[in-house]
Parts: sequence; structure tokens; C-alpha cells
Amino acid sequence: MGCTFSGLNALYDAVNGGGDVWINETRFKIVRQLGEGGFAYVFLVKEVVSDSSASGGGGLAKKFKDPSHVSDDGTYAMKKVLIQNSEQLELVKEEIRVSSLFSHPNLLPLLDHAIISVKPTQEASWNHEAYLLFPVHLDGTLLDNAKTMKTKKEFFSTSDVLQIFRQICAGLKHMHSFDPPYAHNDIKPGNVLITHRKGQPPLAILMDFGSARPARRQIRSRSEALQLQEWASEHCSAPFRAPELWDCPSHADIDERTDIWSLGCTLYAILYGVSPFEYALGESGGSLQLAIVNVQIKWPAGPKPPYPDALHQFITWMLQPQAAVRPRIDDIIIHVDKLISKFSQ
Ligand SMILES: Nc1ncnc2c1ncn2[C@@H]1O[C@H](COP(=O)(O)OP(=O)(O)OP(=O)(O)O)[C@@H](O)[C@H]1O
Repeated sequence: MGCTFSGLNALYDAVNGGGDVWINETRFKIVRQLGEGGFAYVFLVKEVVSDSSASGGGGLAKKFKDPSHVSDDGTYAMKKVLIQNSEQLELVKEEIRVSSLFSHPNLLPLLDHAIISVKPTQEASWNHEAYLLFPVHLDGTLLDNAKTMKTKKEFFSTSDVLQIFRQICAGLKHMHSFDPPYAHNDIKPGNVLITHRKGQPPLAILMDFGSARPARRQIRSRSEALQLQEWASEHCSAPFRAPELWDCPSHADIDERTDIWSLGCTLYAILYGVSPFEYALGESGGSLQLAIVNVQIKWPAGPKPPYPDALHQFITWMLQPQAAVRPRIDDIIIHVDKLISKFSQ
């Protein structure tokens, strides 16, 4: 990977109508927009292979350590982040640093990146742009899938639910086993890319390491607790955020099990399309925080539940409000494997 934060390593060719982008030595044509986040746009791009690099086997192909990262048709996902201040610049640099630590088939790899300085204009006050290159997964995220499935009144089979969940756990185990252990901090359906495959369960890939940090933090004062809560309010999506990040005691040992809470919420969302606490947002006087800290889960009503009770019990086990007795990723994997052998045909 080209690792430089300075200079004109990426050049956004706005002059010719937003046609091409350079990331280091590689030129890409923007095909279309795939999505957008807070300060970011994600585009489908295609590598423009020059005659000289084509004769040598293609530009990017030579650059990647892992040959499986090379796209057959030269298409990739490119995230363009608009950076307005030094704090945002540090966050992007941290996202790049953390993304480069991991290498696992269920974690989205960062293939290349560049950060360029941009002259502020009257319309735009940002002063840097970051370009991050990833493999593209055109079937979208679990969140996109949930929306389409809801309109078509479709559900994942129990077997597919478990296989998708197992893959998310495999990626997360890689992070939790790192030295020091890392927490992802923003596990949710919108951060899981899905690829449908013929005759096989969907492929699931965890992405967005913008909030990932060393997981273990010792909280020893009220001000440290408040600082953690403030950090969490900016980095961990509220409906999936663990109780200890909403209401942190002044003496607490926070660890990677904040992610296990979010995993429980994510499993519920694979079944029912939303976090188990999201209903509180729709109720007058409802409070997401109260629903979470009191673990008021709302199960779908009806005499015939669409999924086995064992899945509901599994979710409840992950949604243990006391972090110190919440299961760890290894416990979760042992359990999901048991459920897979029970429910997969
Ligand atoms: N590799 C990819 N392949 C296909 N689509 C992608 C890829 N990466 C991102 N997307 C699409 O772009 C959207 C935004 O991406 P991403 O979540 O990385 O941005 P973000 O700024 O971090 O968003 P958020 O503010 O929600 O965290 C995703 O929801 C997804 O639809």
C-alpha cells in the first residue's frame, strides 16, 4: 500500500467534469455513486489501465500483496472523505492506520489511500480530501438488504442468518484477538457488506474501522466516564450502543465486550430489520437510552414466531447489561456453531 499523507498523491480531476481520480500512481474512472455517509461519498470506480502498465500485467495488480484483492474487471469502491479541520484529519489518519492492521477474509481490506490538500473556496471550507480504495461488494450492506427484503416481505432463512452471523463473528474475533485487542465499536447492519452467491450462503464482510480502537480502557473518575460517554456518542451508533457506553460508572474496566452487545443487536436486526431498541424512538416519550439500559427488548408479536426460540435466547444472552458477565467472542462462536449444526440442512 502507498503510505503517504502528504503531497499530490491523489488528484481529483474536477476540470473535466469529475471524470477521473488518481490514487498514487493509479488512475480511476468514476462509474457511479454507491452511497454516502456523514462527510464521505462512496463511488464505484474502474481502474484506467495505461498501455505501459497493461503490458506489465496491470497497474494495481502488481501493487497488492494479496492477489485475491485484485478485481477481475478492474472495479473498486472508492471512498472520498471531505476533511474540514485538523480533528477530522486525525480521525481519517486513524481510520487508515487501524484499517491497515487487520487481514481477514471477513474484514474489508483497505487497498490503497491518499490524502491531498485542497484550497478552500467560498462554497467549500474543507481543506483536505482523503481517498480510500476498497474491494467493491455490489449487493450492498445488510441494512440495504433489510430494506429491500422488507418491501418484498422476504426473510433470510434461519440457516443463512446463522451463516451470515458466523462470518461477522469470525471477522470480529480477528480484531478481539489482536495484541492489544481492538473493539470495532460500530457493529451494525449498515457496516456489514453482503454478497449473494449461488448455492452458498451470502458472504458477509465487516467494514468501517473509523471507530475501531484498542478495546480496554480503565475508567477511574467521573470525568473519564463522561469523556468515554462523549466519545461513544460520536462514534457508536445509538441503537446498537452498549449500556456501559451510555451510563458509565466512575470505576469501570471497559473491554471488547461492548461489541458483543452490538452483535446481539445486529443478530436481532438480521432477523427483524431493526435494532431491538429502535421501537423506543417511535414511541411518544420513548427513550432509546432507557430502553437499552433497562434491556427492554421488544420481540415481534404473533402466535407463530418466524425464527426458532433458540435464536431469541442467543440474542438475550448477548444483551447482558452487566459487561463483566457478558460472553466473549469465543463463547459466541462456540454457540453459533452449535446452532448451525442444529438448524442447517
Ligand atoms: N466496498 C463497498 N462496496 C459497495 N458499497 C460500499 C462499499 N463501501 C461502502 N459502500 C456503500 O457506501 C455507503 C457509505 O459507506 P460508509 O459506511 O463506509 O461511509 P461512512 O461515512 O463511514 O458512513 P456512516 O456515516 O454511516 O458510518 C455504505 O452504506 C454502502 O452502501
